[in-house]
Amino acid sequence: MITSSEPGSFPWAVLAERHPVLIQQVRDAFPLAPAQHAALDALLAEATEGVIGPLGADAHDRERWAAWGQGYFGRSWFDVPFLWAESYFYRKLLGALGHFTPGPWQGIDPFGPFKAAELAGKLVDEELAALDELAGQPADVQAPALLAGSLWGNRADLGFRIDSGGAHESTAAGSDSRLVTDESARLWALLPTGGAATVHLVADNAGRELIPDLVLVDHLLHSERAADVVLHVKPHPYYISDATMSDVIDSLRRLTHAPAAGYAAEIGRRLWAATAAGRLTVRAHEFFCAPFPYSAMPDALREQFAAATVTVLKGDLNYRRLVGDQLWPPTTPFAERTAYWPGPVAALRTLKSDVITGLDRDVLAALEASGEAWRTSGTHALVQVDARSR
Ligand SMILES: O=P(O)(O)OC[C@@]1(O)O[C@H](CO)[C@@H](O)[C@@H]1O
Repeated sequence: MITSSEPGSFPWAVLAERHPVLIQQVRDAFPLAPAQHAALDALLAEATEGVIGPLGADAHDRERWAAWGQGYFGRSWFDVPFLWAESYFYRKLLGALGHFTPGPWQGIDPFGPFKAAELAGKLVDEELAALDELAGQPADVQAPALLAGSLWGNRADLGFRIDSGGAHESTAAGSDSRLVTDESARLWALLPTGGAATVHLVADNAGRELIPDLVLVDHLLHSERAADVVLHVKPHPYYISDATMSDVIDSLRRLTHAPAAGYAAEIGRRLWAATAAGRLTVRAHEFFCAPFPYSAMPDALREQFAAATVTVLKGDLNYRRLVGDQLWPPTTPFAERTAYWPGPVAALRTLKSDVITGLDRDVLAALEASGEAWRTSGTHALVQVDARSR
């Protein structure tokens, strides 16, 4: 089980360095009141030097977290599972700002200004304009390009950029990026044209990741590889740039408001129509912000995934939750770790944390010999697919 107790390790740096920077960024981005600053001071002290405390007496989810955190309260944040500590940090950060409390700050996204700046930026303009090159191309040319766009879009993660200093601004496929495993042929085999598939896509980041995800969704629907798509997003702001329903709305608007003659706007209009026709549905189950691996998912969610032709999970955190946030031997078969999933499942992920499975022995040897921080730097990616039906 990965914890943050090893000074200098990746999870240690997230808790000791990334979280304090994030608190400061939120202070800088909002005109906070004294009580909110005081709550952030308390969170900063608790999460870096103190012990894990319960939620406040009036928190709507106090009981739930009391159960989820049994055995962790009173311990250092660095000594409990990394996945749990990060989730609880985001829960407490939202609480400190009044996100869940009836009043003027209820529902305010503390990461909204960062997401908005990214979405309005010229990189998105360029990425939308680049779609024009694909317009009119046959589906078999579009498919791999759009899958790569969605995959590498995962590198544009605002949390990740806190400590990479913006070094990973470009998400262009093939730049300095490498695939450590590519099982995309298995994914396409599950989605033949006219096959009336139902695809579930578990989204990760908003903005520059969600837009290429939506473009891929449009491709699946328009090329009739999928009859319908269910897009799963977070029920509340999480891990900085994780997508919520408002982010889906903003991204769809960004697409439809692209220059009218371009392909991006056409895609936006088609997606808008697909939502009205019930072919594209958005859901936001509470479990997507829970501090546990997907092996602990509730039955209601399990039933949804069981009905999918394939579920595609985006990003690093979803991968950690899919295979378990543990230091598996890297050659552990992916399908061994996903055997509990109720149907075919695929992971599209750039590597931004220590967890890895499903590597070929020779690929692993070459990566280890490279001396690069291949597990955490976001320069490498994977497409892994467990295509077995259950
Ligand atoms: O899920 P995502 O957006 O691809 O990545 C989430 C992430 O930035 O957050 C964690 C550290 O906070 C790491 O697992 C990973 O680097």
